[in-house]
Amino acid sequence: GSKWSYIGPDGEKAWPKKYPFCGGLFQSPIDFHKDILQYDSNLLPLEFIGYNVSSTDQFTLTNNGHSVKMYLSPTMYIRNLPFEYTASQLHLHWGNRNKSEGSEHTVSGKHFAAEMHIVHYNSEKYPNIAAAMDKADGLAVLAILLEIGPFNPSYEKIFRHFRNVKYKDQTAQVPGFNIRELLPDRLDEFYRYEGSLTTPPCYPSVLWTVFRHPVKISQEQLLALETAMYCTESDDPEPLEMVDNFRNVQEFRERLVFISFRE
Ligand SMILES: NS(=O)(=O)c1c(F)c(F)c(S(=O)(=O)CCO)c(N[C@H]2CCCc3ccccc32)c1F
Ligand SMILES: [Zn+2]
Repeated sequence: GSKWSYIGPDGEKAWPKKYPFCGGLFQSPIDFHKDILQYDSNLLPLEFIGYNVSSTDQFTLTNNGHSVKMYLSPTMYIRNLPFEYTASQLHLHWGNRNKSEGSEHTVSGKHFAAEMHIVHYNSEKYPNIAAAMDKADGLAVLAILLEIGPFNPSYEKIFRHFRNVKYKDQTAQVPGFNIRELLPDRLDEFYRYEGSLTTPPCYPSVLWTVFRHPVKISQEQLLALETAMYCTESDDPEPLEMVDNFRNVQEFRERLVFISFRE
């Protein structure tokens, strides 16, 4: 990615200088607290088509210097949104080994340990994500909150490759599996709001679906996520740990978050 980071002079306070949308409206992430939540009985659970990818197929996992991201298959898409949205990639946000509070969205001011995002683009209206990513109805991102619990064999299908993407621009091949296994059981309970990319260029182009129920991964899996990767290339004399790669919550005024569940 271009010159921005989560720490130091190119950190999030400086983003609007190079990326004006980052200082604009509809910014994500946000805190979910009761006086901005409104129950909406019309919110339908998402349908996941093509998420069960054969193990003879492969996903490319890569370290892009900001996050670890896995490209998904263009045969994967979601329905029950205003349009059909095709999967593009998934990536994660996390904290550090001394403070496992690296989720982007918070609930009543509380961070979760980490957060996974599955990025989709509106394939009914746009030919690819590059055309979609700066359009108001261009993207749909699913967010799964991660917390500590038992070892999670499904997440391990990705995490076991972290040692091969330690440095920026390294890649690894992940055998296909059912990406539905990475989602919580209750797909019918979620937060829904219109927001933005949480990284530059921060386009206000994202319809967010944040699942209410967190998914559990083990302490050891979380530590691997927090300690495996670097933002720098393998030959960089000053390696920078990839930690705390989450944006702080943004002001959310005169807007509502719609919830599919009653408190
Ligand atoms: N939190 S977030 O807003 O979901 C989010 C990230 F946090 C994140 F790091 C990325 S990135 O890894 O691409 C590095 C920075 O662009 C993305 N990429 C999206 C939007 C930007 C362009 C693009 C092009 C192809 C596929 C995905 C994307 C992102 F959407
Ligand atoms: Zn993200």
